[in-house]
Amino acid sequence: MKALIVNQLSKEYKTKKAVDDISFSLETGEVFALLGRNGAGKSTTINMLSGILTPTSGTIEILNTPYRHMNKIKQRIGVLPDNSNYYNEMTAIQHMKFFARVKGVSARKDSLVDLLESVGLGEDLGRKVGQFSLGMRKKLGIAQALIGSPELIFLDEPTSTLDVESALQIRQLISTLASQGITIFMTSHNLEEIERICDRVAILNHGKIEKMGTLEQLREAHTRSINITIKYQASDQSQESLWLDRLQQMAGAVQCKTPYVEIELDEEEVIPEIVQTAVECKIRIYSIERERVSLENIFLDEKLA
Ligand SMILES: Nc1ncnc2c1ncn2[C@@H]1O[C@H](COP(=O)(O)OP(=O)(O)OP(=O)(O)O)[C@@H](O)[C@H]1O
Repeated sequence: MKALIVNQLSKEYKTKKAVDDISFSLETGEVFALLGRNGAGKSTTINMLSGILTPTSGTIEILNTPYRHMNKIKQRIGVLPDNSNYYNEMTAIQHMKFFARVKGVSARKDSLVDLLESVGLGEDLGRKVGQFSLGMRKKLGIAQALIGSPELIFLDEPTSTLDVESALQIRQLISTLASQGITIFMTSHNLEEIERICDRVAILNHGKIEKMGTLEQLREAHTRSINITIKYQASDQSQESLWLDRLQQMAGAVQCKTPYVEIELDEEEVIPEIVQTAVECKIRIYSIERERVSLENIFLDEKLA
């Protein structure tokens, strides 16, 4: 079942088309990340989806409900608020109670305490939000987004400003939520984080979706050749030369850096043949490693420059 369907969505500010005709959908329980350079249109998109900004054109359907009836489903979605939307005089727990009321959900105090504990604020329940660091505010915002057990959660940069340990805790929390069938739509600049926790990614560039798919799909589309590195040992030099000659005939490029040989191939079907020739030339193979295209490689693709 689709948790979110976006069709031809655009947002024009006075002088700027920030989001330009984007379409995509999210399956229930999916963790989907939008990434892009500064100013690509990520926050504008997430703000339209979460009801903070009105689109200029296009349609949004959330949890089978058209955007214009968003009020009916506001209790079923969670939104990480902008850093400025906090009441400094309230304590963390008062803040949670207040937003539970605003959202119209009846949340027991212990469930709100559990949420604050789940984001690592268990020891700060009674502290005023005004005394919170940026990272603590972010955690409070994530706890706030989780009030009322929402089915779909929008998280704009959930781990920016968090220390390494806290970021890890939030990533684990996101993965746990997804395993419970909760759908997550997030933005992030942290490519490693996206690789670790997201099922699908869309790359936004000047308001348009440039690429979209699972990491595997993006890697496949990006890969033009297959690069492998073999660690080997030859029984003698003449056998080694013979084997390297045979590799030259099979591969696009071969670079020998004994005890490693780097080989560029057009198709992976050649790999078993390489192993076969190694056996024939009495070459002992210790490892074969295939270069993995990172999301960073894909993101920095020259087409996006
Ligand atoms: N209220 C506004 N009025 C006019 N232009 C705006 C407004 N808000 C954003 N923009 C412009 O729209 C474009 C997209 O901005 P947006 O904040 O969505 O980008 P972003 O991808 O979230 O960037 P970042 O990674 O820096 O947070 C930018 O060029 C920005 O200057």
